[in-house]
Order: sequence, then structure tokens, then C-alpha cells
Amino acid sequence: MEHQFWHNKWEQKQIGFHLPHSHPLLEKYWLSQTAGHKPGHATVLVPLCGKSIDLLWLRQQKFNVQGVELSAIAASDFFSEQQLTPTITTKKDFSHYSVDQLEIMVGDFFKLSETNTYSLIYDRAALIALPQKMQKNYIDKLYQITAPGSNILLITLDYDTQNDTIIGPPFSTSPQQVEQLFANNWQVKQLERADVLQQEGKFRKKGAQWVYETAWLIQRK
Ligand SMILES: C[S@@+](CC[C@H](N)C(=O)[O-])C[C@H]1O[C@@H](n2cnc3c(N)ncnc32)[C@H](O)[C@@H]1O
Repeated sequence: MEHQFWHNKWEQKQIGFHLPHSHPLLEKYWLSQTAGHKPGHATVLVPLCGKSIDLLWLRQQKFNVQGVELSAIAASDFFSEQQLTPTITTKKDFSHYSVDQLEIMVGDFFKLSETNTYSLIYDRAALIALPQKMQKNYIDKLYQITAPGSNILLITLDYDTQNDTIIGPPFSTSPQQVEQLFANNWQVKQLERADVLQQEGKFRKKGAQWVYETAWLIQRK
């Protein structure tokens, strides 16, 4: 997706993806499957984080949280809505908005230069925000920045693409696609798959017959 597409979405407040609460699948699987074995204060990276309340939930569980987000509007809205005052510093490709244990790096995720650094990643609506031709680059970038043994909690959506009135994002990403994307270098475990058509008004209105949400534990070999 062009960067301008997302900047326009934030400027025009077209952020239907934003949830006013933390994600139930994060609450269900983060400690039980993904990060429960990690010592307190491990760092979790949240790619394409928007102004997600999940950042706060993760911090409440005593993780250091680093989000990456293209839009400075998203970052400033996050901190002002949470009544937090960040310090802002700019280094190279990113502006860092930070308060205790929580930082949003404003810039392009694909410009992260770290290697073998992160051991915990939370992805809700990040992989699926990208069109198929960018998804492979996204997985390559995850591979670059994570260390062997890293865990990712990934939440994907796939839907009835017969109905071509639905144009992503989110881009329908089927279990087969997830398995193919992570086929090399990763172990893939499906944690849960459920029909969420009833909760997804946007899809229902457009005539979708089904929408599935799937939670995954992805482990880097
Ligand atoms: C579908 S939203 C999901 C936001 C968040 N994960 C959530 O659950 O609310 C995708 C977000 O990714 C951001 N984004 C898109 N491309 C990006 C990039 N290359 N680097 C960093 N952020 C990006 C957009 O601005 C948008 O806020």
C-alpha cells in the first residue's frame, strides 16, 4: 500500500480497524501461548500498531512495548487519548514517542535496521493490512529483526472473496497463505479459528457470506 493511502486514512479519521478495547485473542493467548515463559520486562514489538489499546494491555502485563507506525497522527492520538505525555526524539528514519515502558516509533516498518533483536512480536491487522505482493517482504523483515526462538502471536482474517465488492485492506489471508508465507524458517501452529461475520458489520453490509478470524503462534526456528 502506498504510504499516502494510510496518511489519508488517518487524516480523514477513516480508521474502522481501530478497536476501543484490547483484543480478546491477545488476552487469551499472549500469556498462555506466546510469552508466558518470558521473564518480566521482555520487549514486544508491535508492527503497524496504529493507536491500538493492545499496546497498553501489553504494558500492563509488564512488557516493554515498541510499536511501529507510519502515521504521526496515530501516535499523537494514542498518547493524548491515554492522557500520556511522550518525549519525542528523532533518529535517522524514525521519530520515537516514548513514556515508561512504551514507545511508538513513527516511520516505515520496512526501514527497521535491527537484526536478530526481537523475541516477541504481536501482529493484529498488520500482515493483513498489506497486499499479497508486500506480505512476503513483511515476513522477510520479521525474519531479519527477530532472533531464533522468537514467538509471534498473529491474528489474521480471511473472507468470501467471491464477492468482489470487498476491496482490502484488510486483505483476505487464508490459512494456506499463512502456512506458505511462513513455510521456511518458521513453525506455524493454528490456535483458534472462528467465524466472526456477526461482529464484522462492514463485511456483512457488503454481502460477505463468511469471515474467519484465526489466531496463530508462529515460532522462528
Ligand atoms: C489496519 S491498521 C492496524 C492498526 C493496529 N494494528 C490495530 O490493530 O488497530 C494498519 C496500520 O499500519 C500502518 N502502516 C501501514 N503501512 C505501514 C508501514 N510501512 N510502516 C508502519 N506502519 C504502517 C497504518 O498507518 C495503519 O495504522
